[in-house]
Amino acid sequence: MSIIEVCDIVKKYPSFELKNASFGIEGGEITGFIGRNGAGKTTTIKTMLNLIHLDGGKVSYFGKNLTDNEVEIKKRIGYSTGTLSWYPRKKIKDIAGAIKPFYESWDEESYRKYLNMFGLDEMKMPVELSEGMKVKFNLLIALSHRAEVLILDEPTSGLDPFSRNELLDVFEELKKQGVAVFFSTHIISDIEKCADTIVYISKGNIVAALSKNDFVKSYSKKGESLEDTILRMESEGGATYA
Ligand SMILES: Nc1ncnc2c1ncn2[C@@H]1O[C@H](COP(=O)(O)OP(=O)(O)OP(=O)(O)O)[C@@H](O)[C@H]1O
Repeated sequence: MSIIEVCDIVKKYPSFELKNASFGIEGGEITGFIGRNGAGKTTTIKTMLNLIHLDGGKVSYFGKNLTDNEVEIKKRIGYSTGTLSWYPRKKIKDIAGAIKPFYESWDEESYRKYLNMFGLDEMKMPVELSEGMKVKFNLLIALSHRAEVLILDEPTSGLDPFSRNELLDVFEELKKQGVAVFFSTHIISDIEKCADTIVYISKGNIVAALSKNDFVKSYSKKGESLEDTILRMESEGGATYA
């Protein structure tokens, strides 16, 4: 059994439908969730966090249904959805202080380590941070409570190339500790660099959920890079591969 099971998720909007999305995510693996703008990545991630109502299907973590065990599950996972939802006019220090008591597993050493690594000033308020810094702040909170699973919506967007590399190295380190890292991106080179598994979504359809090697074996033509393959699949209609 996978650490996260996404089974037959359906979400309908007036002009978009996430169609029976199913895939599993393993511990100790980095899974890259790739798809172009509007493909349904954020919608899928929101359903995986019970942030929006589902029209069908279910999501479970650690063998437990998310809707019935949300509080317990959310203590064991870390997530960041790109947009900043923390109090914009409170100091980072005070926000972290308010969040800590929620997590018995809060790890002050990790908090300090990532605060330093990301170059964040605890005395600043979110409103004073650049977009890249806001992403780092979201990640700081997600990484500070020994999460067994990390679900990150476009964590590398807004980061400069140095910070992006640093973050991918953090993913590698967490993977070695057995953490399941699931992150969405449209930067294929990020996936090329560190993902073990690829979940590819196109027009609301999960086209593939395979190890990177199997993905390349199944879809790449001779001499193609991963980027060439995915660009070609999209130009050929993406969803028709499903
Ligand atoms: N609350 C909503 N109401 C109606 N339609 C929505 C809503 N949220 C998302 N959508 C639509 O669902 C589709 C998928 O959006 P989603 O944000 O999941 O894409 P994405 O793959 O994350 O794109 P991006 O890479 O641009 O962030 C889009 O067509 C979007 O307009």
